[in-house]
Amino acid sequence: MLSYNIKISGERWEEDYQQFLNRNLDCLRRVQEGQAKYADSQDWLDTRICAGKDVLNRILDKAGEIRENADTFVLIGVGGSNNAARSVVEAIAPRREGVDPEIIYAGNTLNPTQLKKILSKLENRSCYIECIAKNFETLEPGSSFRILRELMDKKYGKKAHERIITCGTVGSSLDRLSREQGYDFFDFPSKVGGRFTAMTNVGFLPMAVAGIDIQSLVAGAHMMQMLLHAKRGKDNMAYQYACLRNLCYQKNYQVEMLSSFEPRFRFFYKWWTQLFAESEGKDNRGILPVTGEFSEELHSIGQFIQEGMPMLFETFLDVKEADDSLMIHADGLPDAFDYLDEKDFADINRAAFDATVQAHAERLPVSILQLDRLDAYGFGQLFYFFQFACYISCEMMGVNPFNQPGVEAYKKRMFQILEEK
Ligand SMILES: O=P(O)(O)OC[C@H]1O[C@](O)(CO)[C@@H](O)[C@@H]1O
Repeated sequence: MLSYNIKISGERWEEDYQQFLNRNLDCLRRVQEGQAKYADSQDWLDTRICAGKDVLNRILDKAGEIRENADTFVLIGVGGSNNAARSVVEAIAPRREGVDPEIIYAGNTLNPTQLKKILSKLENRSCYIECIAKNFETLEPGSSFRILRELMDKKYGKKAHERIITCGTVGSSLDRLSREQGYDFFDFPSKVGGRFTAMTNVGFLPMAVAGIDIQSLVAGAHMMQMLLHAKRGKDNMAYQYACLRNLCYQKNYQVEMLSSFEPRFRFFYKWWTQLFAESEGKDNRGILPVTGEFSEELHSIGQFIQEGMPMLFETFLDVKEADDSLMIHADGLPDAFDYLDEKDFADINRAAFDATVQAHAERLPVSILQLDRLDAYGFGQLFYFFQFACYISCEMMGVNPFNQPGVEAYKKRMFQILEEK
């Protein structure tokens, strides 16, 4: 099971942290109970609402059809509409040749070179596409869906609609378009905002098509839900994480770095960044989320962490069980790396992790979130843990976790520019 450990040194820190834990239990209670003022955004709190048997069965049926008929699946979506699925698929999809379809991502860029690459890749592929967009007003998925519909029409003619799937809010223009064109439509839960949709129809289909065990993912999330709702005191680990973040923030550490020695978390980082940036970054408040892909970035950002402006605190994402092994054999040559003879990369990576935690903890507040294994069950736990902790953290900070009014500023100007042209 996921565990959480804090490494803060000095009596003052320890005392302040304990006081913080004692003082903010009200925030935990409000999140556990759910709040009437956020009634239209909280359905994700109970995995049984959006990830029940009926939801999963329909997804598994559709994924079975796609896996049988296609070698490629295009996920058209941006932000909350693709981050969760992408983070799991890119980390743990089995990718068996001739068995698991490849997942390709569109709808997350306006760059013509990138989009042309996707179109040319699809030329000789047998594909299905899915457009996921809450209200179907976002430019990136809207524009990508147009060019991909055109491609599907060219490839499959009158049968194109059989290979086009959509996921949007019931009653949205995407729903209407789908009914008119005969696309298979999945509902984007109306009471869940994009970045909280990992455990819903939004995340499930691409994951299941890629061969991810979505039932295990939901089981992991559900276990975490049970745990975080049952623990009503200072031993609740999502509460501990939220308290440490806000204590650091009060002490002027305004940047949180999520770091790991597991490069397969690369796209999970994008999911985590969106969750915290859009939830907390408002009303001139918020902790800036940044990420560290170690050991590589110890050779860049590592210098700043150790000796730069003390503005960062760090959360390590660790995986207990290494799922691979690679030995370095002695070759007798004088390369001055004899100390690596007959060592396993898994152990070397672990040594680098231990050394980095020690070195960084001497200078900044550090905590470690540890998963047993990198699998679907683990990802389910992580999604629920961070969503729940983010909600508590926003309560402590006094901001609304479920809106993102700032994102509209560039959108309005962009629509104006595009309409004028
Ligand atoms: O699913 P939609 O409506 O296309 O939204 C995509 C993303 O765009 C945003 O509204 C802002 O970038 C995110 O909050 C959201 O996840």
